[in-house]
Amino acid sequence: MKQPSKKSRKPLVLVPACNRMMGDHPFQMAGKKYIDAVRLAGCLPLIVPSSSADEVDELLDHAEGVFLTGSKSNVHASHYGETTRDESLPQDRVRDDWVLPLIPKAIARGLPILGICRGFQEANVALGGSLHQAVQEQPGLADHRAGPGTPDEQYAFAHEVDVQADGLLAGLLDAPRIRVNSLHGQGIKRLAEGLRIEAKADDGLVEAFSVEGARGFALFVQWHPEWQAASNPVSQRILAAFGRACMDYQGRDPET
Ligand SMILES: N[C@@H](CCC(=O)NCCCC(=O)O)C(=O)O
Repeated sequence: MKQPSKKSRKPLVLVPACNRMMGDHPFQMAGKKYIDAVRLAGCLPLIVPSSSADEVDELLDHAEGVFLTGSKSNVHASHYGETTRDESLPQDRVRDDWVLPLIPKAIARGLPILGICRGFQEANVALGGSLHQAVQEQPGLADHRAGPGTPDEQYAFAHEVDVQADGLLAGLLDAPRIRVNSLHGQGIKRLAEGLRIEAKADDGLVEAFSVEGARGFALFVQWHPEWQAASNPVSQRILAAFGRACMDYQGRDPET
């Protein structure tokens, strides 16, 4: 059977799975809202089960984009030279071990990459930055965690962020301040070198960054644009830009 040409199919976007126990058994999974967001971007989501650093290049060879989801799990503190302060909080060492090396490789290829919440934190760590393990305990910083409640309550707008002028995000939006939801206990402590701040909260916490001089689309946000994205103009613009970048990448000569 004739294989469809790359340009006649939707761009394939890798979505690294989270590793969670369900009862006594380990599962690998991704939240439906993230998968729906990749589809809304006009791309074909492919959930990737736990992989390994030595498989990353082969995985990226088959992809036209990478979408890093949020997760209740934290990036292990050893990846940024610290010890874990609260062992009771969930971790996902399996995801750490193959997604952290994937991020710089995807960026180096110019492969479009969009990271959300944990995905935002993973990218900062993967590129040499560090995290506050408990933002709410830092003097001068607010509590960015979602309280208890229904999903609609937890993912409701929680605060505004200042979109930094003349950046990638500013170019996508037509508002200098936007309302965002907030469901994170960790956050940027030291921003990795070579990253450009794209948005900041009023307490000064970095809420979005891009990669200076990146060959392709590379945007990472601390909030959740995937939440009810179809009815959120800011989310729609972010996802549309990511999708366009994946389509452009797909249409590029593989040698470029
Ligand atoms: N665990 C980190 C990252 C938080 C995060 O990704 N929250 C989203 C969880 C649920 C979802 O997938 O939407 C932190 O606490 O900072």
